[in-house]
Order: sequence, then C-alpha cells, then structure tokens
Amino acid sequence: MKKIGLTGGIASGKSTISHWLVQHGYPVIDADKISREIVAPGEPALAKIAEQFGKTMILPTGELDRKKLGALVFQDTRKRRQLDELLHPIIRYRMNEALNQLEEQGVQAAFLDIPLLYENGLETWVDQTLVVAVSEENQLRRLMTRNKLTEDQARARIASQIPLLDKVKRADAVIDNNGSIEESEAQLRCFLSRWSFLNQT
Ligand SMILES: CC(C)(COP(=O)(O)OP(=O)(O)OC[C@H]1O[C@@H](n2cnc3c(N)ncnc32)[C@H](O)[C@@H]1O)[C@@H](O)C(=O)NCCC(=O)NCCS
Ligand SMILES: Nc1ncnc2c1ncn2[C@@H]1O[C@H](COP(=O)(O)OP(=O)(O)OP(=O)(O)O)[C@@H](O)[C@H]1O
Repeated sequence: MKKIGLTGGIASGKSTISHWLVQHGYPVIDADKISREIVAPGEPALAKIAEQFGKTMILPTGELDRKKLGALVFQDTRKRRQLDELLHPIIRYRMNEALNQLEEQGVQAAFLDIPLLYENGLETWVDQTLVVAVSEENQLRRLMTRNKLTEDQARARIASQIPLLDKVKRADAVIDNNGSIEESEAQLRCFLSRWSFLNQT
C-alpha cells in the first residue's frame, strides 16, 4: 500500500486538509486523533502520565488536563521528550494497526496525518510527503487565535518543532495555505489528480 505522509507545522492547516480528504472518501489515519484516544480515561497511558507528571494532570472528570500538560511540556524540553517517549511508541503501534486494517480491506493508498513526521524521522516510512505550509506570521496568528495562547506561548510551541521552511525543502509536494481554504483545496485536488496510484482502489 502507498503511504502519503501529510505534515506541516503546528497550526499550518493539516487538519483542514485532512478534513477535506475524509469528506471526499480518502482513507486518512490521524496521529493527533490517536494521541487523544490513547489517553482517554481508563487507558494505561493516562495512568503513566499521572505517575510521571503528577495526579494534578488529571481533571476531576478523569480526563487528561491537556491544557496543563501542554503548558508544562512546551516550556520544558526534557519533559516534552519524556512525554514523547511515553506516547510515540503507542501512537506508532496504533497507526500500524490502522494501516493493516486498511490493507486487509484492499485499500491501495492511505494518507497519514503525522504532525511530527520529520522530527521523528518517518520520511522513509512513507512513500510521499505532502507538507502544508504557511508564513511564520500566519502560523503565529492562527495558533494564538485557535488555542487562545499568548505570543510567547505560541512561539514556544512553534520552536518545539523543526522550522516549517526546512520541512518545505524536504517535501515531495507542498500546499501553500496562506490564502483561502478554497485555494488550498484547489492545490490539493491538483496533486490528487497527478497521483495515479490513488485511483487504483
Ligand atoms: C501536550 C498535549 C497534551 C497538548 O494537547 P493539546 O490538545 O493542546 O494539543 P494537540 O494534541 O491538539 O496538538 C496540537 C499540535 O501540537 C503539536 N504537538 C503536539 N505534541 C507535540 C510534541 N510532543 N512536540 C512537538 N509538537 C507537538 C502538533 O503540531 C499537534 O498537531 C498533546 O499535544 C500531547 O499529548 N502531545 C504528545 C503526543 C504527540 O506528540 N502528539 C503530536 C503528534 S502525534
Ligand atoms: N486557509 C486558511 N485561512 C484561514 N484560517 C485557516 C486556514 N487554514 C486553516 N485555518 C485555521 O487555522 C487554524 C489551524 O489550522 P488546522 O487546525 O487545520 O492546523 P493543523 O496544522 O492541523 O494544526 P495542529 O498541528 O495544531 O494540529 C485553525 O483554526 C483553522 O481553522
């Protein structure tokens, strides 16, 4: 099966593109979605988070306090690495499981929405990379607005990833998401029409 890695920077527009793909019937495996599923109440990874980062990371509802954990790990590289070491192997395992299921269904090509594809050296694991890119200014503004972060908090999150421009240089295909969503979707449709392997299902 062909694997197309969909990536970019934080708040560059991956989910927006991924949403369009799902709406149009393309198989998408979403690493962010999996990373939420594996820390749902009752999941072993959530208990490990409480053990390693403190019980205060769990809300009275039993759910992970994502805001609190985010505030901690994006201002402390050591803690972020600790969280990555805990969650990334499980995310990778679940992605493989999802891929195997698609393969059993005879699916010929799938999109893998992986925010940290380059950071985790997964370029060689996928057949193509599609990077969703925006200017630093748009990235900062959209991130601050969406997550209600101060400029310093947003900059810290952006700095926890490889610079978006480096990802653009390493990409097989790039969507410029500085314009309207419709303009980005048009670029996506153009790539889809060029990738003949997508029509073999
Ligand atoms: C720290 C957490 C709890 C913050 O939750 P929050 O709801 O605020 O953010 P969310 O999960 O929606 O992630 C938003 C974006 O942040 C970026 N991001 C998330 N985790 C990381 C990380 N460890 N390093 C760098 N960037 C990250 C990604 O671009 C991601 O798309 C959460 O991001 C998390 O559990 N991260 C560790 C797992 C992970 O690496 N996820 C991203 C790739 S699968
Ligand atoms: N072309 C666009 N014009 C204006 N706003 C946009 C555009 N594309 C995305 N956005 C907005 O920017 C924000 C970030 O987009 P999105 O959530 O798709 O990014 P992402 O790359 O998936 O982010 P993350 O890495 O944090 O998961 C969202 O609030 C989204 O609605």
